[in-house]
Amino acid sequence: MKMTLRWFGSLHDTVTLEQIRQIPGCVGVITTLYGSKPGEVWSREAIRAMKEEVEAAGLELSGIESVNIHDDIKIGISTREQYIANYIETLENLGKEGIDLVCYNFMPVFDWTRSELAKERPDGSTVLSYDQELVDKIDPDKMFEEMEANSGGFILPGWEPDRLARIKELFQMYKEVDEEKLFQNLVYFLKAIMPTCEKYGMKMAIHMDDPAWPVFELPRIVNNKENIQRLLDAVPIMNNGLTLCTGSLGSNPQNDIPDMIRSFKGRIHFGHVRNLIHLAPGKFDEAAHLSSDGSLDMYEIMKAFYDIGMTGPIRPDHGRMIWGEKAIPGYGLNDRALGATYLNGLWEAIEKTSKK
Ligand SMILES: O=C(O)[C@@H](O)[C@@H](O)[C@H](O)[C@H](O)CO
Ligand SMILES: [Fe+2]
Repeated sequence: MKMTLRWFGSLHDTVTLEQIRQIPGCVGVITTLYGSKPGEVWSREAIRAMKEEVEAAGLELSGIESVNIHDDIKIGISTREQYIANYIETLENLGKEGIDLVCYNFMPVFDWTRSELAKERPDGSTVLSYDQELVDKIDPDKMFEEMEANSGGFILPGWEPDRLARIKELFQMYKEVDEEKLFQNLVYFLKAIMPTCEKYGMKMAIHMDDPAWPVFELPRIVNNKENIQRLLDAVPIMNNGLTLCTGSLGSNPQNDIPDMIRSFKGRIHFGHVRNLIHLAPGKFDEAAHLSSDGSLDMYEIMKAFYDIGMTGPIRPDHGRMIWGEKAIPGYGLNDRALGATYLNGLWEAIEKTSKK
């Protein structure tokens, strides 16, 4: 396991590489070419500049989160061919620059969804939260505005303003796309890119749907053990792998996360570890990483990662906003640093007791 932190680049992030390097045991960052649009080709020069900046700060560029997928690929219309060709070119350029991990998601229209971005907890910290009843009251067309209004002026990852322009049109286009069609479109995409991935040793790591059920009647297909296993079996090579996100899977209490980690051994290339509290069906608050602060057992989760011989990057996922920090919701320095330290502590204890 390699402990890493997500970083949004010096233009967008309040957190600096220098700060990240001072988190004990944090060896790298997971980043992206922020500002690039889904479907664009990433140039080698831009990739190299991003990598050099990270390395100059004494860190490793451990992977990309995300190279976003153009909606035409998810919808499966003929224009997908050009976007797939562009994606392949980006993968080649990343591979040539020595990057071998790409996180992505296959959620229609929206990336992760929350009803509140700064819900106050009893200790005064604020967290992201989800309440299906509140989301049901939101007009999907207005969802971008809702999120933007609550983001404290920051651009939210996955909620870049340019997606907004096509929202009405997109909802219309997804009318024809049910779960099966979305799944087939994902398999089509993966089969097309796999030869390039094999050539460069590129590990594709799909992020789980968040939350793990359909939102605004849009289909969701990466949300439980059965669906994920089906995806791994449909393209049964190592390069078709997962970003195992405990907070996304954990939104549904039916998901047994340690069991899933063990079952997907060999195919988990990247781990997102965070905790949440189940309040009612379809309702949860994000929490501190500490097991006792939420509903997930972080010891069992880290133990499962240890038992499968996880060598890839793990990062603390969304943190709470604490100590007056102002940052991208979920991505402040303070609580993610506490999270990294706690997860490193669990790992050390698991490692030492396992060797006895
Ligand atoms: O923190 C997360 O993991 C999520 O907030 C996503 O934005 C995630 O980065 C994407 O779904 C991956 O493509
Ligand atoms: Fe995640």
